[in-house]
Amino acid sequence: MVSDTEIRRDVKDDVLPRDSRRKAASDEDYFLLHKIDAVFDELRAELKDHRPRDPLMFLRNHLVHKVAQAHDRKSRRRARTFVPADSNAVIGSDLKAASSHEDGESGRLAPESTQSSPMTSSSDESSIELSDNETDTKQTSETSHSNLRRHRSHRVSASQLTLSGQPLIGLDIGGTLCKICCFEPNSCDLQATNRRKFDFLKNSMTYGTTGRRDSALSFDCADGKFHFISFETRRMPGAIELMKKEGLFNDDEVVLATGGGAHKYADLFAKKLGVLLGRGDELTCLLKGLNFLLEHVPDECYYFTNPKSRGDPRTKSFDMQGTVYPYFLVNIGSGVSILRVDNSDSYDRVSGTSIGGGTYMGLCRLLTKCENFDRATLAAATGDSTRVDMLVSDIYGGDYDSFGLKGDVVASAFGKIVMKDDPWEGITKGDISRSLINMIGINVAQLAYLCAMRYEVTRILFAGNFLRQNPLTQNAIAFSVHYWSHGLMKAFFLRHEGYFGSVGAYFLPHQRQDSS
Ligand SMILES: Nc1ncnc2c1ncn2[C@@H]1O[C@H](COP(=O)(O)OP(=O)(O)OP(=O)(O)O)[C@@H](O)[C@H]1O
Ligand SMILES: CC(C)(CO)[C@@H](O)C(=O)NCCC(=O)O
Repeated sequence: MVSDTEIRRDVKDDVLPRDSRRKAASDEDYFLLHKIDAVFDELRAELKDHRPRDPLMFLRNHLVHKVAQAHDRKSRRRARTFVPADSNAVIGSDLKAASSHEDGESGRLAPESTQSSPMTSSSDESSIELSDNETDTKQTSETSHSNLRRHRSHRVSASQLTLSGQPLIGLDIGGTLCKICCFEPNSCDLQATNRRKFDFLKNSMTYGTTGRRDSALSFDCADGKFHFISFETRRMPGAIELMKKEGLFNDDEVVLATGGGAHKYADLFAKKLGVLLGRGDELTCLLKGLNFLLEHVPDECYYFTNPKSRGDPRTKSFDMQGTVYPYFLVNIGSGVSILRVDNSDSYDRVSGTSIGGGTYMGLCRLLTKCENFDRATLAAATGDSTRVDMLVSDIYGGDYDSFGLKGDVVASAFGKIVMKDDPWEGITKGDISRSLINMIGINVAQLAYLCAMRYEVTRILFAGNFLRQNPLTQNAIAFSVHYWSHGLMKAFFLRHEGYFGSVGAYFLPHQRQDSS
């Protein structure tokens, strides 16, 4: 067991920069040391209660949490700004000129204008403490999203969501899915092509082979409504043909787009549809869209109330409106991007992994023959991953006590298959799909946890369509973050899962862009 003196020395060594340790004379240093002593007493009590396997890691986690709280308290005082929505904003050829503001090297953004705007959140700071922000909606992750219809219309007006009175659409063309966001004003003389767009979108719930409208995610905003649609990116040539046939765009119309496909398909849009893509960086759009939805949809963000239990689906809303920076945003699309977000305009892509939603779908298609995501996740709901995963108990015959590994911990994902003469015997496609969900979800969560430790962040938001209506994955991620951080970090989830980039694209005329 580590002694009190050792722990005290370790804590100070970890937290105090070398220079300040040498001088250790200023009031600030004294204050810091004093606080550390208080934390130390608290930790000693915690150590006594919990007797963690790894006391030093436990201490470090606790300190990271404390530092993040202190940081939050400080940043709460700063006013939050959102990009000014200017109804006369530039579009088309002016997009390029506007791009020069971006600091391409760091991935950070130049500061926005600090001019106050209707989208600037007012003085309603909410507390950094979870209990002050949370709203018990008595929802489970399976329950309906009807409360999305509650709105904060006072923050933005319909004229600020349109350009010269006309609504726009925002596209996020990803490696697997193309997401569309559009705003429909309640009263507006729509131009003919815009009228056709909205008639086309609203008259159906499905489009072509894979397109669908996520009507449960629509929400009222100002004097209108946001709608969300997605289809498989591989259908893009067919989708462009359909848009042409329906006459949804004028010649030379500029469509706002982000994601890799905004680059890849630019020529096809131009040649087949006569449409110019006004492009924005995908991660910047992701963050802009997230900011907007957090500000305008009260129950956008939620967490699992009992992450210790893998099977407990109960969730609670969390009001992210208050300043809770810094946080991590982990976007699980085809691949995974991990961002550290320092404020509404400043972020860094600190890591990523190629093992993401695309890996899940690809392996599912190969191993289960499930052709689409919904079938694969539905099958997973009835699957039993322990029929394919090798557990600690499969190796030890019980727990591995020395290091606290319980028998039901997965020792090797898919490892049980190796133990069988006939790998396919007694397993269902649901078992495979469930194991893949766990394997990928838990792996991403573990990477996010490690990065969060490295960058001293305790709140991790998960987005992207891998989580789409997928409580199994969310549950696995929430459990994993809780497990690895010994309960000191929290996983948050978002109702509009994979649509943030398209919302950010919608607002491109009000922001800077990287090209036209
Ligand atoms: N209807 C669907 N069809 C295909 N995949 C789906 C579907 N719904 C959810 N998914 C999951 O969502 C993932 C794609 O997520 P998302 O749309 O956020 O990423 P993307 O933008 O296509 O990818 P990237 O950002 O890496 O370019 C898929 O890999 C799959 O795991
Ligand atoms: C390439 C992107 C950013 C495209 O959205 C995404 O698929 C991703 O973050 N992939 C992981 C790449 C990496 O290994 O960092």
